[in-house]
Formats: sequence, C-alpha cells, structure tokens
Amino acid sequence: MSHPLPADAVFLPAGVTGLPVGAQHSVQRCASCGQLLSPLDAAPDCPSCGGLLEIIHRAPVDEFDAPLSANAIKHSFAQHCCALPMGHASGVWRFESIVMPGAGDAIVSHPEGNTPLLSRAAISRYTGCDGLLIKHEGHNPTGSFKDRGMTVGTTQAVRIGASAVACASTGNTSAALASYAAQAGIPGLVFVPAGKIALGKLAQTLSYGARTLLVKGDFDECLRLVQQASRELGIYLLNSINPWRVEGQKTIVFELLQQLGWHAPDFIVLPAGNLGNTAAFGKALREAHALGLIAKMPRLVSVQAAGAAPFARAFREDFATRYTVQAETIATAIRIGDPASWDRAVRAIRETNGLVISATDDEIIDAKVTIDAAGVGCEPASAASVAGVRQLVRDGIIGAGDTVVAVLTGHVLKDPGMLVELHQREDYPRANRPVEIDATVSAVEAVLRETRGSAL
Ligand SMILES: Cc1ncc(COP(=O)(O)O)c(C=O)c1O
Repeated sequence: MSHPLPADAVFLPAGVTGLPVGAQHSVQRCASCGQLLSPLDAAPDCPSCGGLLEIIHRAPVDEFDAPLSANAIKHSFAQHCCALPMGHASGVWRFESIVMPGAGDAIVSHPEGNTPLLSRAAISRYTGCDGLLIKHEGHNPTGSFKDRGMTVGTTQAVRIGASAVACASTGNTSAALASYAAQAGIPGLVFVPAGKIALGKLAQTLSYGARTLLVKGDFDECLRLVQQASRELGIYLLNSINPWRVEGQKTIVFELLQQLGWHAPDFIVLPAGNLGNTAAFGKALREAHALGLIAKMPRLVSVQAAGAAPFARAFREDFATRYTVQAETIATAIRIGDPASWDRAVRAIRETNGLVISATDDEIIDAKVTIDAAGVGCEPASAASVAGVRQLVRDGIIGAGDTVVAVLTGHVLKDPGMLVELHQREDYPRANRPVEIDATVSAVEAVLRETRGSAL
C-alpha cells in the first residue's frame, strides 16, 4: 500500500495531502511499513504490521506559515528558555515546536531538563580526553533522563484522555511515570523485574503512588507482558517504544547543542540498554541537521554493559543479525537482553557513522567511582559512557583535540545499596570505608592526620 509521505522524509513536506485527520502539526508513521496514523491515535505500535511508530512533524513555520530559517529557529528556542508560562521554562517544552507542536494546555511539566554541561579535570584526565564535557541528566526532577520522555508521553496521555498509563522498567522509567502520572491525576501501573531494581528507584515509584507489580522474570518479560496488557486492557503504554517518549528524549541533544552554541561536538557518547535513547539521539541529530541548526553530524557512540551487549555484537557484524542475550550486569538500568528499539537505533548509528561498544562491569564501576569522587556522581549504568570514552581514547578512535559529550543518565542516589556495599568492601582498593570512632576529639584528630597523610 502506498502512503503520501516519502520514506526518507525528516519533516512533513509542504503541501502534502492525504494525511490522517488531525495531522496539521505532526503525524505518526510506522517505521516498518510506512502506514500513517493520526497524532491522537493511542495504538502502541502499527496496527497493520506491528512495527514501531515514529513522529514526523511539520518543520517550524512563522505566523504567515513560511518556513523559519535556522537562525530564527535558534532564536525561538533561546527566547523560550526563560519564558513564562512555566511549561516553556522546561528544557523539553522550550523545544515544543519540534517535540509536540500544539500541545498547549495539556502539558504536564515539573519542569524538567535544563541539565548542566560540566567540565571536570579529574574525569577528563581519567579518560585521556581534554575536550570531554559531561551532560548530567541525573539533574532532572526524578533523577534521570526519563523525565524528558515522560513529560511528553504523559502530556499525550492527557491529550487522548487515557484512563491509565503503564510501563515496564528497570527502575528509572517507573519512577518517572509514577511522578508524572501523579501530577496528571492518571492511575499509573509499573512492571518491574522482582529483586532486580535498584532501591532508590523502587522507593521513588512507591512514594509517587504508582501500582508496582514485581514480575517474576527479567525486564524483557516485563516488556512483553505490559505490551500485551496494554493491547488487551486499553492501558496507554509509556515505554520508550512510545514515539512521544522519543520526542521528549530528543531534547537532551537539542539542549546540549544549544549549550554549545550550535557547534556540534565530534562525539556524543551514551549508555545503551533498550536503545530508546540511541534512537532518540539519532532522530534529534537527523532533524537538527535537516533544519540547518548544525553543520556536521557528531558520531554517536552507544555503550552497552558487556554482559548485556547484543547490539554491540551485531554492530561488529554490520548489523547482519539481531541478537538476544541472557543479560547480566551490575548496571541494572541497562540489564536488557532483547532491546525493543533495535531498528531505529541501527538507523541512528548508521546515519551518524556511529559506533557501538561494550564495557565490563569492572570498567563501569571504575569509571563510576572516578565520577563520584570528582563530586559529580552518577548511577552505575550512567558511567558506561565515561568508560566508553576512556576505551575509545585508548584505541585511538577519539583523538586528543576532539570534543566529546558523555551523557550521565541517572543520579548517584538511584542505587544506594550497591554503593554502600562497594564502599564497605575490604578487598576493593578504592573503597571509602566509613570509620567508627570513640566520641572524642583525639579520635577525630587521628583520622584527620591519616586523611591528610594519604592526600599527600
Ligand atoms: C540510567 C539509565 N541509563 C541508561 C539507560 C538506557 O537507555 P535505553 O534503554 O534508552 O537504551 C537507562 C534505561 O532504563 C537508564 O535508566
């Protein structure tokens, strides 16, 4: 069946006809068969072939309906930076015109985003990359990048009048869903692998009031179950296969490009599990390039945990095979063996001349302890990006003069159990073991002397 949109269209072409009802700003398109759906259709995937859906927007226009120049688009983003109402102060909604144009009063926002781009000498030294910048998504309201997708996904739930929302999660998505669903006043249901979710994330999800289902199985089983439940029970699915979640996560890239004055870095490096973020980053770069906001494409680098690395294995074989693995890693957020956003992530890597690599648990922990000790802090999975930069510098792929943005996806407090255990271990040379003392000044003095000695 033919559809009115060319397969390679990044934006809706001017004058295109035959679009579904309600598609004046955006349309949903199946990435596999090209079927078009209304932007208000709640289908979790393509009703014809089961493929993943993506959003295609109209490129931003002025009040006379003429396309905006790249400079005018940049100016409009800058203007919205600190504007009222509250929604536009968000690091997601200031990009509304390329995220969910026309969202209007439906917006459910904390606000979120506006996360810092940090430079830390200790982390640069560790990786060997002088031009390293850290985009810290742990500074979002629930402590991870998931808030960016969830503000948009929940806004869509409001727009379509959803009666309940649900997701499968390794923890951060559930925390974000629980928070935004509470704000929107919509019941939230989360499916998490029993015994495999970090304490901080479980605590958040319970506190924000989502119904929490501890599924006897891994993340991949949780995802299959929630997809089936949403199909059969009419619950609105808010996993990152939801195309509106991807639109929100794109803003990590738009925001970092804006922070760099629209000078694209040479590399953007991120941890990868279910590959939703890899897909979102690829879409953001495709759109930023098509709009003329950046002159060159950065190379995208997705870093998986070595024990959960089907995508890295496929990359080495030019993606000839789609692998699944029995995932095992200390980085529970990326403990995923059958990534859902596979095809769109392949496109992201190919279009950016990107790379997919893996880091062992020891490399991830070593990078994390370095990030934490620099006073920055992150959750274990996040440190995969910094471990990846170190590896690529060592392998001569990242050069001395390259600019690199490594994304930290979650906050240090997300996984307190793992940290307390690590820092009490007798056999871990970098452990910062707590010291039990008598309640005397001389005991404090002894510790101080020892601390100064070891700092010399
Ligand atoms: C902290 C953190 N980092 C990275 C990821 C991986 O992102 P994606 O599943 O989009 O590849 C997740 C996903 O849950 C996460 O929570």
